[in-house]
Amino acid sequence: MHKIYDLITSVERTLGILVDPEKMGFEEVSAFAKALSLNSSRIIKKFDVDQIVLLVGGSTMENVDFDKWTQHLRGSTKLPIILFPGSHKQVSSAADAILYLNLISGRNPDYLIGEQVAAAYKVQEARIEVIPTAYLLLDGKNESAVARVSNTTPMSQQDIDEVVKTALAGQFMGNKLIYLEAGSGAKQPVTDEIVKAVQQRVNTPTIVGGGLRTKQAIKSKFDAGARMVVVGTAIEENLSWLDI
Ligand SMILES: CC(C)=CCC/C(C)=C/CC/C(C)=C/CC/C(C)=C/COP(=O)(O)OP(=O)(O)O
Ligand SMILES: O=P(O)(O)OC[C@@H](O)CO
Ligand SMILES: [Mg+2]
Repeated sequence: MHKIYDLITSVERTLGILVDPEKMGFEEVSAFAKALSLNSSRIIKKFDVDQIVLLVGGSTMENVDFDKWTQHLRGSTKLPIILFPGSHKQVSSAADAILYLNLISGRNPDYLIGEQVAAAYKVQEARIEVIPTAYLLLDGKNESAVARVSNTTPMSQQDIDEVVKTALAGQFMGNKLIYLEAGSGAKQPVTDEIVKAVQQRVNTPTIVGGGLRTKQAIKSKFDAGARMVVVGTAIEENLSWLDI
């Protein structure tokens, strides 16, 4: 079962729209997803991408029935839904796939193997596609929720070799995607230089996210070689950012 992975790798530019159940109520997400579906060709044109997908997740997930929320989203759109879990609790059979994240920029065993073990049965029983993903948290120049929750130190964006070596190790360990993350709301997104340097050595498709707020910023990550670019905060703050 590689449907979603094939979908991502079959085109050059996928825009990932991150929706966080903690930040959108049932009503809101339903209206948002319907508007997205209706306007998807316009969004694709506007951002000059080949397709859009939805990512669902958050660093924290308090007071939300994650499964119910994801089912609700499923009922409102036919767009692909990919889980982007902050913990083993963020699993739902209503999604199409899950990024099975390994936080390899950090040295916290809970996020290298603990969460993955805790989620294993649940993911298998959900019968969704599993996409092993190396997750690298880079310094976005403000303390990110991921750094706080995972209790790990982001990698410096100055030490390009260390980032490239880590991404390459992620590939050799069998990961099918590399996610370069500057953190939600980053002041300094992942630089084009890092994306290019990773691209030169690593032939695993790369996702880039964190702090991207303009069409131009998104384009520059694709031009640097990203296969998917993820936007969350810009849309959360202003739902009309997408022009829908
Ligand atoms: C394999 C499974 C089921 C879980 C893996 C769990 C791991 C290793 C997670 C990596 C570390 C982590 C906490 C990632 C969070 C990823 C995520 C959903 C980010 C989006 O949330 P943000 O937008 O950064 O934060 P806020 O929710 O605070 O806005
Ligand atoms: O919220 P933003 O800054 O768009 O970041 C998206 C995502 O990469 C965070 O995990
Ligand atoms: Mg966020």
